[in-house]
Amino acid sequence: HSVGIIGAPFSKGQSRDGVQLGPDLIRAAGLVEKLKGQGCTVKDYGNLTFEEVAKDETTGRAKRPRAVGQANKQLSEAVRKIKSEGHACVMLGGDHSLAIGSIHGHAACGTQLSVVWVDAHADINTPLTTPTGNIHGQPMSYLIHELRSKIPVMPNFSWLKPCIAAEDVVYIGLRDVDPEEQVKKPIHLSYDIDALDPSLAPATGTPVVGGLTYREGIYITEHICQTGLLSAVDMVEVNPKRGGTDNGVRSTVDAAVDLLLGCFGRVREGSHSADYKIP
Ligand SMILES: N[C@@H](CCCCC(O)O)C(=O)O
Ligand SMILES: [Mn+2]
Ligand SMILES: [Mn+2]
Ligand SMILES: [Mn+2]
Repeated sequence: HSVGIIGAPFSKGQSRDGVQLGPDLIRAAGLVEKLKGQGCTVKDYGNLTFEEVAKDETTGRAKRPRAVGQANKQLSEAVRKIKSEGHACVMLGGDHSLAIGSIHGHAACGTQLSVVWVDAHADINTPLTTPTGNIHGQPMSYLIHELRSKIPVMPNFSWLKPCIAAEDVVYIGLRDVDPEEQVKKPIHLSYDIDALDPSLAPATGTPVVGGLTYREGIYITEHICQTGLLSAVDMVEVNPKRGGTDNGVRSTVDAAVDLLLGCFGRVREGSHSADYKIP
């Protein structure tokens, strides 16, 4: 696997401070070294920097639209570049509104994508239906053709055109991905850490009980890796200010790293080199 990493330290798709710290936490836990350790080549493109946006009043019910639109325009360009340079793209969030730019930039490569959305939430509210106004609960509504007429004109969103067909999205109920769901399109995996149970991944903005066990979370990444179709993955919503204790943060960040390693070939029996000789 050849992997390109882009960090998106962005939090304005929701209201809890801290999620912008996710990218560097995940790097500090050894993502690059561990990917290399399992045979990947890795290019780290660093973190995007996002300008502060003054006066960003709500549009419809969507909060902070200018900041979210601008950040995702930058992210889309960065992801498109990483894909054009031949890597599988790893986008480290930041909140889940970043899937807008990540998937848009991935789709700009020309191939029609399938999206595997692993999440405790559907993230498909529109700016007019959202109960909270937080755009991290809306990304899918901007991306699929079928909801185009439901999206009002939003400041800093004019660059965005829907790029996914609804039938190419699968929301995993986190148990298994059926064979017929293995559509022959490059896969964009959008992984929200809050899909995992809060007992394992408490450091996130919108925890919900009854989430995935570690094994279930990893199983999905192993299964998708085996398809050979994984072309880009988002790992979002790690928020160290929400984990309560230090080891809650540690557990969350380590799970995020392990999930990404599972996407790129780590197997449970250990990634030992095939030519190992018993001394
Ligand atoms: N459905 C809620 C909660 C969304 C949580 C977003 C997360 O999954 O990225 C909302 O729309 O605000
Ligand atoms: Mn989400
Ligand atoms: Mn979620
Ligand atoms: Mn979330």
